[in-house]
Amino acid sequence: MSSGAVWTSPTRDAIAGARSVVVKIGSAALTDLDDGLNLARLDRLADALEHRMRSGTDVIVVSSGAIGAGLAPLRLRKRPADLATKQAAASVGQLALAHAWGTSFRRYDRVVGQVLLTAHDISRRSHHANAQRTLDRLRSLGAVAVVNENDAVATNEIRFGDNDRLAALVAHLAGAEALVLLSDIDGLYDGDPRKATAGQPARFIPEVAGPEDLAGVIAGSGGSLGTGGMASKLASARLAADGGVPVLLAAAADADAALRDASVGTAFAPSGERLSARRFWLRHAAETHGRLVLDDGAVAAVGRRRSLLAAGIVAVTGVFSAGDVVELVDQRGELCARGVAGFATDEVTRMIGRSTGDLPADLRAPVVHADDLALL
Ligand SMILES: Nc1ncnc2c1ncn2[C@@H]1O[C@H](COP(=O)(O)OP(=O)(O)O)[C@@H](O)[C@H]1O
Ligand SMILES: N[C@@H](CCC(=O)OP(=O)(O)O)C(=O)O
Repeated sequence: MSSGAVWTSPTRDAIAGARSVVVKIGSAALTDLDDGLNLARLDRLADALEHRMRSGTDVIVVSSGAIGAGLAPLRLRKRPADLATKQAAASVGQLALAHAWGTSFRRYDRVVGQVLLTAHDISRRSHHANAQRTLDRLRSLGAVAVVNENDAVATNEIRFGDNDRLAALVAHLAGAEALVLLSDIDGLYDGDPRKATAGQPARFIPEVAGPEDLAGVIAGSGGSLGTGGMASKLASARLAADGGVPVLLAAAADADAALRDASVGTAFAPSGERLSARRFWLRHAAETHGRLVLDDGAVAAVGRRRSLLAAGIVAVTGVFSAGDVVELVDQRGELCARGVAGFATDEVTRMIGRSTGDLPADLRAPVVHADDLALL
């Protein structure tokens, strides 16, 4: 078991030294089924967050708990399964949640800004830039952003899914140097500790350097208030780590140590290169409008991060305008990249297979410029 252990590693050093951190706090850490929002726990979390901010780190909070906080006031006895009741609970609970964060940080004279995001706000470039600007300005004004999904208007089809994923997306959006996920469990185990027995105790995993460390791990569901359970935390950690952001998964009760020196919990090492917020958006968040089918030469060129020229395109599907995001696939339909189209569907259709020199002057440019490509 992990209890009491103090861990060190280069990943933990990176998290401890990060100048900007996104801290996600799960429902399980903030709310109780019967009593709703736990204000004492929220105060202890605000203490740890304020401490980290005073040491010079920019902090963005992604706070779950709206649905959990709305149950008791509406006299609901368990987390609802249907969308309408969840939305109603979230609209009641979000008000209480934002008020509680505001009241708690006021003890430090710290102002709180509430940022409620929908999946559309991340999937469209213009909206994405809006959210980025708001977060950035709150930071420069010394206020702490408290982010949540806008559950009252999110539908089953159009939503982030869970706040672990939202937090990884926000970490990239804000250019954060670390992501800290705080839950009711002190880190990752090889199986759900709630299901462990004395004969078969769950084994704590302090460090995840790559997929090999996850072999045999069973990521189970969450508690009665959580949404995604451990599976969504692992997916979030992978999303962040693949884009170069180290992740710490720890218990909210250990927030102090997690935010001070990252000496508790499970640390996930960054595996990929740090992507710009734009490339990350292209790769993971962008809504696509069409497909370009490439010949083998074009697939290889794009793989070397060269611009996509019309000569290498064999077919086009979908309807898009210049500036929309399109998928680039090979002739077997395998996805190889996403990119911003330089031309609209009808123009690309006229350009297919033609070398740049043969095209009319107004079409003599790459169909997708190398700067607008994200390899998958
Ligand atoms: N392999 C595992 N390691 C650790 N916890 C696990 C594992 N599988 C399932 N869990 C459960 O996941 C829960 C945390 O997920 P969840 O309830 O969704 O939290 P949150 O509300 O913080 O998002 C823990 O309480 C734990 O019982
Ligand atoms: N947006 C929802 C929480 C969604 C969610 O992912 O919850 P959790 O698994 O507790 O982080 C709410 O505020 O209730």
